[in-house]
Amino acid sequence: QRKLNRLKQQNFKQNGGVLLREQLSKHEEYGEIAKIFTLEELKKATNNYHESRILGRGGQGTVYKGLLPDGRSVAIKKSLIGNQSQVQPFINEVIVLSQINHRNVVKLLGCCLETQVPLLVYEYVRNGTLFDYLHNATHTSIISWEARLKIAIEAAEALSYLHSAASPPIIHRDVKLTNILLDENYNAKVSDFGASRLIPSNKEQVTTLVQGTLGYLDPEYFHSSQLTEKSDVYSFGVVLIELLTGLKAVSFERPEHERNLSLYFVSVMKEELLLDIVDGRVLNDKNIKQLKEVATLARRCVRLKGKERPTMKEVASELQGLRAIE
Ligand SMILES: Nc1ncnc2c1ncn2[C@@H]1O[C@H](COP(=O)(O)OP(=O)(O)OP(=O)(O)O)[C@@H](O)[C@H]1O
Repeated sequence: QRKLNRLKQQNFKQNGGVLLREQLSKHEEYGEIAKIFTLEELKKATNNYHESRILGRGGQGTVYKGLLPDGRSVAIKKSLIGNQSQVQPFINEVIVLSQINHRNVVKLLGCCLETQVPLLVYEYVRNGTLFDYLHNATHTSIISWEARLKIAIEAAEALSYLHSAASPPIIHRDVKLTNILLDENYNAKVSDFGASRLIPSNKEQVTTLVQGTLGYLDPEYFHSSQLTEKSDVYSFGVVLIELLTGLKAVSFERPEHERNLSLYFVSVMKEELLLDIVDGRVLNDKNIKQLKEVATLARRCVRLKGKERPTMKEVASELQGLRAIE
């Protein structure tokens, strides 16, 4: 028992627990601080990480459903990587997220540092990912255009909030359908800030290792490694294109020139053949104007030059404005 306790303490220190505690206490005045969970609490909550509790697996680890003693459901993220070089990004994620409070951003409740690999505890979001909702839908339950537009507006507002309302600004870096979750009322909640970094307030751009997902990655960022908010705008443009077309961002089942959805979309727009590519299951006389406007907006989001793309704030308000037209 004593040995076990010593191991927990050692893990806690190695995982940056002291640093985190220090950082959290600095922010205490703002309220709503992340909680540091014990190993015991999370073991109990997940029935010892029982296989039946697995919600999904991502590139960085496994996500379990947990039940806290107070009756709240949580999602517990167990990272794959447990080496020292990952400690800083992990602590970053905790500090970044614990200060964020927005109805369309998944809330980080806390973390556990007593395991070799740190665990993150998020609010549980009931209805899965937008990817499953859009692409794995059965033919009887296709998401309507209105629902797609609503989700797009909410995700855009979340990103706009991260870019402009938070100080210093936060770049998500991995905007994609599997990182947009849906709650019990199908409200969008943006998740997974594993790759996010705070932008130093005195600098406009940050040079970092290129991270992101195939099909969503901003080509300008890919070539220059200069990360700005406009990289999120590019990825969000790809999300809009998926909502418009019902097609996946990348698919090797499509012919070569159609594999990358954003490139395919741009060539279709150029030839003014938009109606060939929009999702025929949702298109009708009433929404055709809205769909066309969203397509034009998406086109601007995926411009090669970041400077020519709109800001997330502009995207959010343009989408809002579009909702009014019929
Ligand atoms: N807060 C949550 N509530 C409910 N389910 C969640 C929550 N967070 C994640 N999940 C589920 O766990 C899965 C894995 O999530 P995770 O963020 O680790 O990976 P990903 O986004 O699919 O991929 P990547 O790690 O490459 O970003 C998600 O696809 C989702 O189904």
